[in-house]
Amino acid sequence: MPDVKNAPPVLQPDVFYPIVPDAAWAARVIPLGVRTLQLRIKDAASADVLPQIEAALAIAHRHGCQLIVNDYWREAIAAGADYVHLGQEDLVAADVVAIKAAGIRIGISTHSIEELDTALAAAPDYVALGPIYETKLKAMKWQPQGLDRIGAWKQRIGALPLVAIGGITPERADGVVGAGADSVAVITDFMTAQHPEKRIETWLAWAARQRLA
Ligand SMILES: Cc1ncc(COP(=O)(O)OP(=O)(O)O)c(N)n1
Ligand SMILES: Cc1nc(C(=O)O)sc1CCOP(=O)(O)O
Ligand SMILES: [Mg+2]
Repeated sequence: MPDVKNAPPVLQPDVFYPIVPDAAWAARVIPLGVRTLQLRIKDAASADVLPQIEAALAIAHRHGCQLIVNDYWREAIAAGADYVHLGQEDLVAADVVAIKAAGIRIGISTHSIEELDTALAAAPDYVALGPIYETKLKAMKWQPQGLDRIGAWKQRIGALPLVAIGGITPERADGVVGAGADSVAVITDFMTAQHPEKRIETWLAWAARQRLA
């Protein structure tokens, strides 16, 4: 188990930001030393959502990991999550004031300058840009953004943390951070690995090197 006793308070997503589909995956990867995790539940029975968030949050906080809840902002408030992640459509439907009043930080997806302006108007705690590379996870109307867009986003948002997502692998991650991203969010690379835990360990070693750089 990682030593979290002397860890400084974490105010932004870690440089390695894995995303998992359920609490069972959260229990599998958090104890390896993951410091920031998004729980991205899709296709769950609604009665199952809050218990999954609560279970993931308990594991996360036991291990000094911040939990970001995707989409389910009401349940995130009820459970006391660290962050909520909202896409542009989620943002329209969400009560941002209530999320912030609950002390929960907010991350927002962006894919175009117009979406970035919309996101910034909500005063988020981080902005995500994607897909940087082609993603196999879901069909997207957006073409891969490429590395240059990362620099353009970072110039525009300044000190606000920038999370890059979409098709990111350990081989590509140095380039993504070098272009200006503060964090890389990852799903397919480790979820489809033959040994997901080993792949997470590869990512954690990369993250440790980033923190020293
Ligand atoms: C870090 C991060 N970036 C983007 C997304 C995608 O959010 P959204 O567009 O709302 O799509 P869903 O993930 O809800 O299908 C994300 N979840 N995390
Ligand atoms: C869930 C998601 N949202 C994206 C966006 O651009 O908003 S890309 C994406 C999937 C990214 O994961 P992978 O590492 O599997 O390619
Ligand atoms: Mg969403």
